Amino acid sequence: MTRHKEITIGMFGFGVVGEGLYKILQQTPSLNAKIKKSCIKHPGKKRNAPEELFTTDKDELLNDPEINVIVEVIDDSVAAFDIVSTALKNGKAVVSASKKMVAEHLQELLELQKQTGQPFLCEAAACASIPVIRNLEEYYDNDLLHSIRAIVNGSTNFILTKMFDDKIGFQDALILAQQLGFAESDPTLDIEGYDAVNKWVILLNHAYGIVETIDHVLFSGIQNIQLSDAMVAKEKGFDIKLVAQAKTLLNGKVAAYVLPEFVKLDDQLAFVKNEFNGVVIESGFADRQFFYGKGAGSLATGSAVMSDVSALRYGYKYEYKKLYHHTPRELTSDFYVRVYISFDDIKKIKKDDFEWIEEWHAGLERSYLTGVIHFSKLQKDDWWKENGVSLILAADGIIEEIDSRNAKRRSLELAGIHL
Ligand SMILES: NC(=O)C1=CN([C@@H]2O[C@H](COP(=O)(O)OP(=O)(O)OC[C@H]3O[C@@H](n4cnc5c(N)ncnc54)[C@H](OP(=O)(O)O)[C@@H]3O)[C@@H](O)[C@H]2O)C=CC1
Ligand SMILES: N[C@@H](CC=O)C(=O)O
Repeated sequence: MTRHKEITIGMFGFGVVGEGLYKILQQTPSLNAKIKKSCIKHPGKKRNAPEELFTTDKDELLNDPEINVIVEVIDDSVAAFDIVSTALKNGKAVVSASKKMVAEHLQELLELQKQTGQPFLCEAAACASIPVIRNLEEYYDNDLLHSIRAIVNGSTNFILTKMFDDKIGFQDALILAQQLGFAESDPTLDIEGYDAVNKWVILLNHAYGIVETIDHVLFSGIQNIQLSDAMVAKEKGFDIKLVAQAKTLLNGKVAAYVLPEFVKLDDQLAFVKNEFNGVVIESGFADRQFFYGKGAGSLATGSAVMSDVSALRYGYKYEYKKLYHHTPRELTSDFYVRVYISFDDIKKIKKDDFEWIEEWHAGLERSYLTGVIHFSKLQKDDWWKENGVSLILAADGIIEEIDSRNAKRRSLELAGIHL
């Protein structure tokens, strides 16, 4: 697109995000962008916009030569990829908020952008209002990125805040998150960590040039966290957050996962409450930077979509510098993690997986232990995801190397128990 080109938008979806963008564009006439048509799924729904704006015929948008930008903000990743790929092939620039679609089709989207030369922007797909993708693309364009730690899912952060700070039950907190437009149409995507790992796959690409599917990034959600875990956290001076992490190890490979984590109270991420997201980036010379903002919601997400639309006026597109102009990083599972595990039944715990146990607490209803485990064992086995078992990563949980000869001996000495 040429500089300051007038923008005519065909928008797919008029839900939480679509309506947010519609309202924002009404209040920003200087952008010189108008929505010509919006394609929706259910024509009978009452909407806060004139009826003539809407259609259910996708081709009315995709084949309209006047429409030069397709905004895709629907909640169906299969239909979304069909829309986005057709739009790019039809010579239209695309802005999308659909992280599930992007994570499921990352490789194909990269190829489509190469083939068509059209821009595909998706800032809203990761951390909504926080401009993290463009910062990773533009600012950290060298090999000095040490780590990114982030809270990337607003709904789970909202639920944890409501449960542990405001003493509201899990189900009530989830209903609130749904009513406020934070949760996915299928909220298990939020609760079980799928939404967070979809976003992490996108950010790993922009941060490190890694092109992976969620099958290769270990993750879990907050579904198994117990009130008793929060009490242990409090006693020890921690908060519990669902944290996505990527860290460059000494061998140059990247350790990446999404797991609940004990976060120190003076950690920037402990400050992130409710539907807010936060990203802590550590890089050479710049040291530590913290990005903070709303990670979900109508106007917050709409504002990121608007920013992408606005960037198109200046011909902006992602260069994928880490992938195409540097040597992309590789993921590794060859490191150890220190974990806390609480459980209702000792039989669910695979004792042989641990290098050593550091702490053990037996309770009437639940017990817990902390110990060190090789990361690949968490990838291979699912016992720690079972109902009744809650795994939470320790603060600073990554351990690059251990002296394995001593580990097993220490295990016996320190545990003082027979699992
Ligand atoms: N909500 C949030 O805070 C954020 C959401 N996102 C992402 O943005 C996208 C939209 O989310 P959100 O607005 O919350 O979802 P909603 O459920 O509020 O809205 C979804 C919209 O998609 C429309 N739709 C579904 N399938 C089709 C289709 N095949 N063709 C045309 N329209 C279709 C629906 O139509 P109809 O109205 O007729 O039912 C509806 O308008 C999702 O991918 C979500 O993950 C990203 C960041 C934040
Ligand atoms: N369901 C998502 C919405 C934004 O991406 C979340 O809760 O973060």
